[in-house]
Amino acid sequence: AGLWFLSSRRDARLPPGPKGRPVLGYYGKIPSASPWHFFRELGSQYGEISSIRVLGHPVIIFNAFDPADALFNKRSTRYAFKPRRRMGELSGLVATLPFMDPGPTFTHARKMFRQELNTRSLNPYHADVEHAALKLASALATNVDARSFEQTIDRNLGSLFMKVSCGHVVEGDDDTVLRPIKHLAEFAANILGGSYVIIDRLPFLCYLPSWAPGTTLLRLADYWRGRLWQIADSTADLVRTDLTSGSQSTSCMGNLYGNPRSGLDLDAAQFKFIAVTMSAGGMLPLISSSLGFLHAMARFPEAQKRAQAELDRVLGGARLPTLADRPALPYICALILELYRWAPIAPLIARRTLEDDELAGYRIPKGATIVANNWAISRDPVRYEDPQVFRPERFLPLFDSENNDGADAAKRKQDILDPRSYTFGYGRRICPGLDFAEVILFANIAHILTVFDVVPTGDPPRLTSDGDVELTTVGAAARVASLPCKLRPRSADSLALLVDTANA
Ligand code: HEM
Repeated sequence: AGLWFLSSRRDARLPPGPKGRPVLGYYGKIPSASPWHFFRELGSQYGEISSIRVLGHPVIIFNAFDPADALFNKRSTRYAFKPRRRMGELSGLVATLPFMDPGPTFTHARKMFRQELNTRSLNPYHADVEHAALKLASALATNVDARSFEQTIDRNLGSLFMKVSCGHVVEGDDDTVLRPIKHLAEFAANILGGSYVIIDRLPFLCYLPSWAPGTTLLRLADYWRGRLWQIADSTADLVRTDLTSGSQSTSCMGNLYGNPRSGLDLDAAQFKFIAVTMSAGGMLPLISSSLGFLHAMARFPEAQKRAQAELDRVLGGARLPTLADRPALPYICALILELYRWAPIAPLIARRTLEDDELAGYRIPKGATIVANNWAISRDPVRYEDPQVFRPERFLPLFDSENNDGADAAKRKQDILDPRSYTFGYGRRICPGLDFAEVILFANIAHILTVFDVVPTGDPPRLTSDGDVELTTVGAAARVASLPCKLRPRSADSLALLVDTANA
């Protein structure tokens, strides 16, 4: 007992957790594949708020929604800083929203983003979104092989994003603006996903002269710093071209430029960087969701059948769906929420604190990294019965317009944890593209299920040892690790309906 000073008394009130090795702690011990499983395991041993140390640095882990909500949402000003990413700083990407620290530029950029991408301001783009969904279904009809799904979806989303953000019509795969933007988005996603974390752990690497060994990453950062500005310039040029072409098209960036309240002109660096982020920021998560949808449909045919029955009832086989059909298609809306839950795109969401804080009697020390384990939240068996099963029915009460009255209905809704409260992140950093994501997913999913059946190929799906869907990360976004499915037109009539609508 006399040796108390050897046990770290300073940390007496840190959340509980394993001690780890001296000095190194859990450095190198957090698995790079599916780290959310490792974190959840800690939760099951030490409780929903736990902690570990990595090279002396405290990492606090929330394996339940309530603590994440208590800090990241309810104290959102304090928890708006993301962990530092030196590669983002070296490459200049800190000028873009996902890498920015809070401050006036951040607040302004977020405001502009939300102003252009909220539910109401998206109305003028519904026709673009529906047109893209029709093109996606047509492209899938000519190539029903799962191996090309990703490329087909990627191409389709690329065109839609360029049109809505900058009014630019993409002509082909070699589009001189879209292609570099996509590469940039991949690089950014890799940074956010931790690919270059070595220079965060060993910051002296940033200060090596460029001829020194081990500076490949610095040269990469230099390369991207130059490219970032070129891409930003050419994106702003697209908006300029669209605005001066006399075309009637509307675009988010065109609106921002035309709106004196935005305080932005085409030459402002901030304008260019908002344009870049808006054009590419949401592609990877939407690709992930789309692949997750196809996987889920093949493995959970009851959900697919029920969704198709709803579509048939509303559309009568006579037309393809539109975004105006949303209120009449509650099962499709619930299916999208279940998709957010079942294959969470950001299984882990991290913050860093700049001041000491406290939660539930535990100390949250200044400088700590705090991780919300969204994957564990999505698998909480108390909130979600049979969490491994894809079951849209669990969210149907949220869209139940008939039984909307009374305390019972309100209570039923309140008891359901809507995955939008965590899938898109938290507080001041919550995804500003969430409404846009939702209309795109609705249009695409409704089109695909009207025209096609998603059927299993017979290849075994990749599952975890306890039978859950296996996720893998591409950049910062997680996605299903396998795609054991293919598409089959539901009938000659459904295919004819697609062809006729596309040719109309
Ligand atoms: C299903 C689709 C999507 C999902 C699941 C998703 C999810 C997320 C998540 C988890 C974050 C981090 C939030 C946090 O740290 O708390 C984020 C940030 C962001 N997302 Fe999305 N996103 C999606 C689509 C989009 C779209 C369509 C756009 C743009 C049009 C977009 C633009 C952004 C931007 C700019 C940020 C950075 C915000 C900031 O750091 O302040 N996302 N998204």
